Amino acid sequence: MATVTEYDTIAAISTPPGEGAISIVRLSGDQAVALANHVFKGANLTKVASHTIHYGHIVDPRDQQEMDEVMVSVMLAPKTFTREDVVEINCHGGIVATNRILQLLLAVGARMAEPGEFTKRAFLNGRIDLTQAESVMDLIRAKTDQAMKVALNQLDGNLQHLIKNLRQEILQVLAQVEVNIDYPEYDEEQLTAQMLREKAIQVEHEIDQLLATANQGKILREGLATAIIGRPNVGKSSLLNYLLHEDKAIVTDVAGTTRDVLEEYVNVQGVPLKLIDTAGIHDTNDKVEKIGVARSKKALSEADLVILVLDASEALTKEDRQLLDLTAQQKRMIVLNKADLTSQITPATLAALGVTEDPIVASVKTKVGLTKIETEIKTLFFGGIENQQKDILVSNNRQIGLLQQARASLQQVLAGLNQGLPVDLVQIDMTTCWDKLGEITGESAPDELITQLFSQFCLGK
Ligand SMILES: Nc1nc2c(c(=O)[nH]1)N(C=O)[C@@H](CNc1ccc(C(=O)N[C@@H](CCC(=O)O)C(=O)O)cc1)CN2
Ligand SMILES: Nc1nc2c(ncn2[C@@H]2O[C@H](COP(=O)(O)OP(=O)(O)OP(=O)(O)O)[C@@H](O)[C@H]2O)c(=O)[nH]1
Ligand SMILES: [Mg+2]
Repeated sequence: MATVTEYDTIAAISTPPGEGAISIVRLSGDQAVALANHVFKGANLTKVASHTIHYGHIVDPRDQQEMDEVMVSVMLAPKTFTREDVVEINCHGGIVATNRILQLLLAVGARMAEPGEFTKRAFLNGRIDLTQAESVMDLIRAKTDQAMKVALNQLDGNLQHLIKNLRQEILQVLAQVEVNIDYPEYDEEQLTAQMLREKAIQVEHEIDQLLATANQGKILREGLATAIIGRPNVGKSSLLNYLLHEDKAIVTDVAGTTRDVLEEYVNVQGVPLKLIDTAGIHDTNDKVEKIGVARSKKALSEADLVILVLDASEALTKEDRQLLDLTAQQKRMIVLNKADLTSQITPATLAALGVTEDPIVASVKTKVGLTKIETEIKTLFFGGIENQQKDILVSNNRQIGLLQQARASLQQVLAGLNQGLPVDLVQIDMTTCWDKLGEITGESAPDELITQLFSQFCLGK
């Protein structure tokens, strides 16, 4: 029962709460097999071969009461999920039965795992790095095929290896600087500065390439934030319902029907969208509507894509013009809705106002132009992210933030060299870069960060 650590033995239910055919209670640690064996009637689990599964019953050793009929998997360190001894009890699904088994394990000496603690141990025991741990969570939360692909890719360690290589290169140049400092000669100083400069430029370039994939990664993970905006009653909620293929939002002929922001995830032609229906934007004295309008404006400012809906059956209003101005700098699509009625606004009307995009003439009511809206979403999406599906994508804010910090310290290196600062000062910024990259993989991450990060995981993971 050789384990690589001295951590205590933890237990948790690893399947979602609720009724199901089977639930899994998982144990990890030195005492996993002994504790499981203590409550198990069947084979002697302390004697079985690793990676075997056994039929039997869970029996409370205190009163010999039989609790459940189960299958128990025994996986001995180090080739396990945590690199510790792992036992998984496959019991009958059901909240009460599963909880009773967990309680029994706690009663005989296991400790209730914290959220993410199994994965944390896999990290602490060196099986995975932080980027892989984070990808486990991304995998669970993935809402689209692409998001899942990105997560699997990161779980395979591709980002980790790239970061590790960058750190290795920085380390080599830092080591060389040390040697040069030990033998200070004028030429050496020149040479060292040159070396630092070249490396800083090269690493900065690679970080830039990674960051360039960040936006795409974030969109795949969270969905392209798409705000449907327009003044009241133009058909925003009708369009949302169409795109969702579901009557989610309330639609009426009363202006001001939608009063709050409504968010829904949907896949439009392979593009993951976080669709945001908003309250019609206009000047109002209504207390509730006012708040709704403020929220609409916030959603608008945070959106990756804006769908601006105009009611083509009415002449362009002052509010329409304001919205056209307000969204001019954003990636947007203009929809001239209610084309089934007599049109007062045409594409030419907008072109005359200096609008460069071609509006989509549509009617949500008679289902005209709707496919075109969907196709345009796809075009705008891939247009914006250059459809160069790179293998490695940085997708979470923690990683992006650290890459930006690493990049900033490289710029400090270059600035310092340009100002002719002594090499040993420049060296400090280079070391900061190395540290920041190390935080991404967890090699130089502070304890609090690790604790905080894993606490966001779900229980039993
Ligand atoms: N029953 C069960 N199913 C599960 C999991 C689990 O923990 N239990 N997993 C939980 O997420 C996922 C599988 N992930 C795993 C990842 C690594 C190892 C593991 O034992 N790795 C060792 C040895 C690999 C080998 O035998 O070659 C290692 O990497 O050293 C196990 C599961 C999904 N399915
Ligand atoms: N004729 C016609 N009516 C439409 C069309 N699209 C929506 N409507 C109608 O316009 C009215 C307003 O639609 P909504 O979808 O509630 O409009 P909204 O923009 O969400 O309105 P607020 O939430 O009040 O800002 C409803 O009576 C819809 O049935 C269309 O293409 N043609
Ligand atoms: Mg509405």
